Amino acid sequence: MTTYKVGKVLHYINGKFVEGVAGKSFENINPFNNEVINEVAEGFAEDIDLAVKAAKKAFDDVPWGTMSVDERMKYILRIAALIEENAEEIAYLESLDTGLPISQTKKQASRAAENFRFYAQMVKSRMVGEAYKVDGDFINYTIYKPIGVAGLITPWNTPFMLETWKVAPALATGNTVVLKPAEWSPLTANKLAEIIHEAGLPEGVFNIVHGFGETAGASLVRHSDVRLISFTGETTTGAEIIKNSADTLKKTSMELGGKSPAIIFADADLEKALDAVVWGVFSLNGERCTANSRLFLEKSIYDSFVERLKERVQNISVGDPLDSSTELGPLIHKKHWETVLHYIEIAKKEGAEVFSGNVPQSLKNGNFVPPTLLLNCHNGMKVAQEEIFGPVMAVIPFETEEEVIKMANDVKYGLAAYVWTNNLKRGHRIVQSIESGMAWVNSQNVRDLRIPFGGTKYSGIGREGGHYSFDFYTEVQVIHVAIGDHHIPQFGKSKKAETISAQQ
Ligand SMILES: NC(=O)C1=CN([C@@H]2O[C@H](COP(=O)(O)OP(=O)(O)OC[C@H]3O[C@@H](n4cnc5c(N)ncnc54)[C@H](O)[C@@H]3O)[C@@H](O)[C@H]2O)C=CC1
Ligand SMILES: O=C(O)/C=C/C=C(\O)C(=O)O
Repeated sequence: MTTYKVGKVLHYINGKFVEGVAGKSFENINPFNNEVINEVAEGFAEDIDLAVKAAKKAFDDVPWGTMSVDERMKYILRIAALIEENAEEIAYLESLDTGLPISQTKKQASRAAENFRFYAQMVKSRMVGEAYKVDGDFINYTIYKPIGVAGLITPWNTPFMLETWKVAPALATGNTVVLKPAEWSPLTANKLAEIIHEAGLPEGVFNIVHGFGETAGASLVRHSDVRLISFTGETTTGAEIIKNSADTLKKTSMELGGKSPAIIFADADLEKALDAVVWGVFSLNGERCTANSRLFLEKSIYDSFVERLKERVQNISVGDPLDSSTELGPLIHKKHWETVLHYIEIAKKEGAEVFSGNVPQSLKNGNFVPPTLLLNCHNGMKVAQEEIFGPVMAVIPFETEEEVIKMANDVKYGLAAYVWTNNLKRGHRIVQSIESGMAWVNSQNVRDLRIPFGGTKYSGIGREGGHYSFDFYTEVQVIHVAIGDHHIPQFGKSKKAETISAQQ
């Protein structure tokens, strides 16, 4: 395999790669062996202020938001092409940085290019408004305008794809951007800055400040010249961001955590259901917001299905994320690894039967958690209620449709849901009763970028994707134009007014 050189990661501000004002940096750790990969410039309020100033100046002075859509889309499509050209390197850096298996990061790199292509097309077809003619007197129409400086804050779990999922629509609609990527996964964000630099975007249109959430992230949220925040991450962080953005009345979009149910009925295509739920919780190392981390099995198939699950779990190939045959790599960071292992201990104390796959002894220096089933759980257990965000699935038997709907909804999250049954009426009935932003019938999480993505309850506020992102990243302006001889109220022309003026 080709390896790529990794140097110090710097901020990208006003078209230049720069050190932080305070001159501080932090270490970026390889989850495979816990060795230092490189140093990363650490940003604080002063660096955020420089980046926001650059973005504001670019928004005000550079024809980015006002250039013709065709011309702006040339840049967006150039970024997509450069992502495709650099896909190998992006996948390598992402796997090195996050521990995600390279076969999966390659797919994430393609999806990132698709994000730019999709929004180039979306903006071209959506940069239109409504128009109404009112009784021959008026034409009232709407136009969509970029909002200004967009603050984008992203997590570490599939960083490059999720960054581009925000950067592409923000830039395509004509905003300028300050991105604060997750501190545990800075490498591909830096590669995105290199690509955007090479694509020749005007200085200040796109900026990155690296650093921690409580400092760099919070300063971006509080900055008065940032007009919107799009955030993906933990529910508690989302709540904090909403509070901190209130004083400056920012528009916010929140893509948060999940504890999504997969429900399998005895009449389903069990072979496909098995493939889907194993993939759904163990791909992306289980660090997937839409993971089916709660599996509800109809009682009559519980034992036989669990046997099949155990077989699969034992066969999952755990290994070096840079090896193309690896299916499950190490978790992002030692701290997160400890959290996930702690949940497995809690499951034991709560009375679940813990069944785990294998991690080769040679991998002992990495943050490996074996693929794990928590069997015979009930929905009230902590491990069935809280987001573990690792390769761990709670398995729960059910007897009736009513019972399983109640359990599926008895959780604070509402991101995704998956239902498996060959009775389509029942499939529709159940997914429509489930409190989730997204639901799939007889399928794993297959995406359609035209469709809204996001959650309800503690899983988020708002939707991204399709025209939902277009609406979020734009401001609609209504323009009323008089075209006829309409009546205007005659203020100050009353009799009393005439008398007073005569007396004077
Ligand atoms: N619904 C969705 O679309 C998705 C949700 N997620 C969720 O993300 C979480 C995992 O990601 P993490 O990186 O651990 O989330 P996190 O909330 O810890 O961090 C996300 C980002 O927020 C920043 N941040 C932290 N505190 C901040 C503050 N006070 N002000 C501003 N920024 C702050 C961090 O530096 C990072 O860049 C999981 O809960 C997962 O479910 C992940 C992917 C998709
Ligand atoms: O498909 C998307 O737009 C987002 C997907 C995100 C995940 O599945 C994740 O990060 O867990």
